[in-house]
Amino acid sequence: MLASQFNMGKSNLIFRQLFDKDTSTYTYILACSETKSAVIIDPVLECVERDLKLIKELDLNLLYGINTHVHADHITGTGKIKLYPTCKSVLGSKSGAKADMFVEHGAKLKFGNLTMECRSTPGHTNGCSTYVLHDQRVAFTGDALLIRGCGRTDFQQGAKEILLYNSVHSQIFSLPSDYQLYPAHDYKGLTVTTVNEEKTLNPRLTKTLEEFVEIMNNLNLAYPKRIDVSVPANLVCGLQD
Ligand SMILES: N[C@@H](CCC(=O)N[C@@H](CSS)C(=O)NCC(=O)O)C(=O)O
Ligand SMILES: [Fe+2]
Repeated sequence: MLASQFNMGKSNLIFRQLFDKDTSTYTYILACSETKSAVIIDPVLECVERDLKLIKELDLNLLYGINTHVHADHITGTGKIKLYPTCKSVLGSKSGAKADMFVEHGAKLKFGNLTMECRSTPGHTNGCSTYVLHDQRVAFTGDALLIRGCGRTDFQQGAKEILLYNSVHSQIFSLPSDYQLYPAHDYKGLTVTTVNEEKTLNPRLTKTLEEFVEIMNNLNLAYPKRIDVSVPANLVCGLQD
């Protein structure tokens, strides 16, 4: 990823997109190039050594280990990463899980000269959050919005499809159309999209709410293979006794 892809070379964002092929999970390392203050988004337990090695090589100072939500398919790496001095784990305030810090809708997380806005985007889970860097015109959507898809809505009771549809339309599709969007997973080898692409091409979220509900109720996805170990572990930040 070239820095010039963010704000045409004016960016002071160091950006790395990392992939765990076992769970098709993207982890992101973001840092301020001026101060070296950094965050990691959605680390995977099995990849923590790789991530920490890169953080060390780039001479970054890790401040936050952020989970976009309580993941169902893998154990988060934040429990292990927060043993790194200075790093606090972060979760959306409605997650119902443990973390060092909880962020509300509208909260701003600062690292060095960079600011990231937290937007609450529930529906896939109650605590799902999307993180937006306006200066760099980029957002990290977790599982709320996937490239040409979205997170499943069958993990919890109730009309979660309506919640997810409204979250995406009000909090992600309302961003300027050129903003780049990075999801927490991709199952087809894609890496990035834009607000405009998803507003015009997303096969689920371009539909009416009624059609969306129908689509989501007929996905017939198998439950994630590791859900029974992942959710209990992630409720305690990936740290188990
Ligand atoms: N096969 C995978 C799990 C696949 C899955 O359910 N992915 C989730 C995101 S991880 S909680 C999802 O929301 N998918 C939506 C979709 O349309 O694919 C496994 O066994 O781990
Ligand atoms: Fe998820």
